[in-house]
Amino acid sequence: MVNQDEKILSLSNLSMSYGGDPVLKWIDLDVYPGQIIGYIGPNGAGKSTTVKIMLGLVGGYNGKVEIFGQDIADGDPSYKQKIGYVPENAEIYDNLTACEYLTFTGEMYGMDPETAERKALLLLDKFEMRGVFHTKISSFSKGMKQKVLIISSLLHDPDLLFLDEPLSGLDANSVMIIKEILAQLAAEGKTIFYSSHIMEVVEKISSRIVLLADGKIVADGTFAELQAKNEEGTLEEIFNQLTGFNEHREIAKSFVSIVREGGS
Ligand SMILES: Nc1ncnc2c1ncn2[C@@H]1O[C@H](COP(=O)(O)OP(=O)(O)OP(=O)(O)O)[C@@H](O)[C@H]1O
Repeated sequence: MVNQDEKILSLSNLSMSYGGDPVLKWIDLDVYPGQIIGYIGPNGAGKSTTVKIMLGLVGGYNGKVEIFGQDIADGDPSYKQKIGYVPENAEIYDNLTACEYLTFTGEMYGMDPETAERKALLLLDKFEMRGVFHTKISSFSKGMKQKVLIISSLLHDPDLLFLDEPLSGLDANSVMIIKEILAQLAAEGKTIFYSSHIMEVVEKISSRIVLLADGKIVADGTFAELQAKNEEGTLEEIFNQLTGFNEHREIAKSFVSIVREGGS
């Protein structure tokens, strides 16, 4: 039984700098079971950096990061066994077949190879990819590779899922399936940290939206709460308002005029 009051992840006073340039500034964030956090912000705001710190991929931060109640700085990596991750720019071993890759990643998460292979085939079948189980990933389309990545993040039934632009390259039908899978996983108490620039999707799937701008959390709440506070309609409009951006027409106009320079 999932304890709804137990913090799945907790960031306290988290700060991070690269070469003296502050990227994250005193972030505080507590996340609870079953939440789908839409983690959004402008390019360079520090979203991927936050996720990579939580995954133990980036060190040198200040503050405290606790996952499943464990301080990740204590050197025990066992918390990673209960995490799934779809990176924005994944390095996939595309010389392997889907079967080899998924069995390998399953084993990395502590699964026995027979179970990993059996589940991988069943999950690929749901995406109508059974026929390419023994085909090298290098021949897959972008969307097919993305489906393999999504399956590899879920194969070991993680409690906490980090997704960075997970729908990239997926067709409309697959997007509907993934959105439904995420909703059902959250209903079962899984926690999802969802980072994306596609505001329509974030607006629909998130139970809580956290907006990062210039290394700080500038909004945190349900979509309805953000709407009520900001007197704006869509999440895209709220995003533009909170990040102080209203120049898209002027920028587009001058961009087009440069493109058209010397044209017919
Ligand atoms: N390894 C690194 N070395 C130096 N600077 C870095 C490094 N990684 C990220 N940065 C810088 O940190 C800032 C935040 O980057 P980050 O990738 O976390 O942003 P983001 O919010 O995920 O952006 P995007 O939406 O474009 O993916 C950027 O200014 C980036 O240039």
